[in-house]
Amino acid sequence: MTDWPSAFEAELLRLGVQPARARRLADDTSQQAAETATAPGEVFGPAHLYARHLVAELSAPVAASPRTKFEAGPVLLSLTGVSKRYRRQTVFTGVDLTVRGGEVAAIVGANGCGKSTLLRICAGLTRPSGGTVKRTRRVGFVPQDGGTAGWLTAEEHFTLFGAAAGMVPGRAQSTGVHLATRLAWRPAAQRVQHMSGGTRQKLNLVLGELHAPDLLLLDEPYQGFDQGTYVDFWQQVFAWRDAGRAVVVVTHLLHDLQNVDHVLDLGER
Ligand SMILES: Nc1ncnc2c1ncn2[C@@H]1O[C@H](COP(=O)(O)OP(=O)(O)OP(=O)(O)O)[C@@H](O)[C@H]1O
Repeated sequence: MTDWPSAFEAELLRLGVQPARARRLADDTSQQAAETATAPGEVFGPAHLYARHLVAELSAPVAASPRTKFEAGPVLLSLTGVSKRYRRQTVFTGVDLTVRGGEVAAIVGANGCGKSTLLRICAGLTRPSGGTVKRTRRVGFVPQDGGTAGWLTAEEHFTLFGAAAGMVPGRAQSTGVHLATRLAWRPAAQRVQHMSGGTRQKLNLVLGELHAPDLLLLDEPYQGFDQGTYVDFWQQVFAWRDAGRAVVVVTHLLHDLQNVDHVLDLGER
């Protein structure tokens, strides 16, 4: 008899999910079940039905919350004629982007066109080869992966990252736990190395937001999320936007784009 994760992955493949993504969803789903010490079938139901449910949810557009009396805020990020070269390789040239408070921008394009590089330039972590970058001082950056230490728990990360932003441990921890609940996550006393990919990404998101930045830079932050959290993620983005923050998201999911104010397609350049 086929085990649950294999049956789940096979059904995802049959439904047209890309192999790497199907494998990641199967691994994360198994790990989420393992975290509750319960068989996947008991948590998620029959593998083929859960796969169909997940594919339907992931391909359904997430409704943007309607905006009332929207007025864009101050410019929080501005790129003018930005270019990047690595030795002889030109990754991109002439990139312009302006994002104001209360706006969401998406950076899209094929693999390797420079989306993560551009986001790191926005964050000030990578130096551009040319052009001008202006940004607000309070920036939150959520990398695609990494950024956390495997041997520490979520709460230890809250304390550490909070201290770097001048927060006392108690406030950093209560803020971290509060932000986690918005992503339907209750941090346990578990080290990062034992967390599923989706839970690790939730931790990364909370850490990026811990110090209440004005500008949030998110590099495909929902890889490994289940469909419920995916929806929560976009609701969170709209909540940030409606609170006057600026959000820049690197994404591969085309149906996200109807919800954003600016789309920067690096592949089209
Ligand atoms: N530190 C580096 N040194 C040299 N080349 C690099 C470096 N970082 C990225 N590159 C190259 O720059 C190009 C753009 O990489 P980047 O990761 O920004 O693309 P991406 O669009 O985010 O890719 P993906 O969609 O796969 O995440 C790639 O060809 C990559 O190999």
